[in-house]
Amino acid sequence: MADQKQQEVINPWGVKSWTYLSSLRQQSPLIQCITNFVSMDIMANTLLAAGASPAMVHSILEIPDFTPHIQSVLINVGTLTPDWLPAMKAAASVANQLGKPWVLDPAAVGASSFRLKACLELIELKPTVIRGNGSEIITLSMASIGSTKGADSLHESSDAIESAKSLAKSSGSIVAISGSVDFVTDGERVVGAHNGVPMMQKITASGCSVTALIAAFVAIDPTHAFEATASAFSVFGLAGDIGMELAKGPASLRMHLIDSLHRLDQDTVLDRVTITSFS
Ligand SMILES: Nc1ncnc2c1ncn2[C@@H]1O[C@H](COP(=O)(O)OP(=O)(O)OP(=O)(O)O)[C@@H](O)[C@H]1O
Ligand SMILES: Cc1ncsc1CCO
Ligand SMILES: [Mg+2]
Repeated sequence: MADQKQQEVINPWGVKSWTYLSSLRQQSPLIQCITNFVSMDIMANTLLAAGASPAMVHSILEIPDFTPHIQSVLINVGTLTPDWLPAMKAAASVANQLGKPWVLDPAAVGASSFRLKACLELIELKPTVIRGNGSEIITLSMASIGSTKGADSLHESSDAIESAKSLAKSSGSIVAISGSVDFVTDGERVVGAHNGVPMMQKITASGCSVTALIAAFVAIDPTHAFEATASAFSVFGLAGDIGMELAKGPASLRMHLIDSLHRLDQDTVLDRVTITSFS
């Protein structure tokens, strides 16, 4: 206890992050993921390694039976087609009715006006958190498509801070931007999570996976989505830092990141989680 107090003075975000991760491991919340085909495997493995219970249930026919059992919902539009959108809206609505959090990943939202319109309609359903890369958050905030590189970002995460603040204010959601520093804002406060390595950009759907981890952390503490989101970014980034110590390239980083997430211990989290204020 004395140790814990001392750590709190040194690194309060480390303490928070460990509290979320250890609670996740104990509670193993059920996370419904309606996500793109590219991300399904790595996302489910990320959630399992962290301690959550993933379920890739996306048929609209199953939502009335299944969604009432979940602790949070993750919706990702990365390979969106028109037939998936009603299921996404239905799951978000059920989560809202039950007072459960849901998280939106606007993957490649700048790819088309179809995708942008779908994301703007989903934002009307009040996601607890919106997590995108810099370009995705700028596109949402401007509500218009311009140049795009698909799922990859044309911007630094720091380029999107003002867009994220404005999107957070207009939507009421916590807005999270991934990149070299991962930023989180509620429209007023801004924090940056510094853990993570550039090679993570070379693992497809690493961003999708961190959004799912955010959904899991928010399931643990829905009333503190800002703190849960920053902590999820840090824990995922820290698993990347440790994984990179063993990796030879993107494929082995993918493996070592998942292993590191599974093995993360209290001392490492308290010692190495780095989150600072930018407001
Ligand atoms: N330059 C960087 N340095 C450190 N970490 C990074 C860097 N760029 C990205 N990351 C980390 O990689 C992960 C994915 O972020 P990224 O911004 O690439 O998401 P994304 O573009 O949505 O990815 P995807 O669409 O492939 O899922 C995040 O955890 C982020 O912190
Ligand atoms: C590569 C890719 N294309 C659509 S979704 C996706 C996974 C990363 O978002
Ligand atoms: Mg990317």
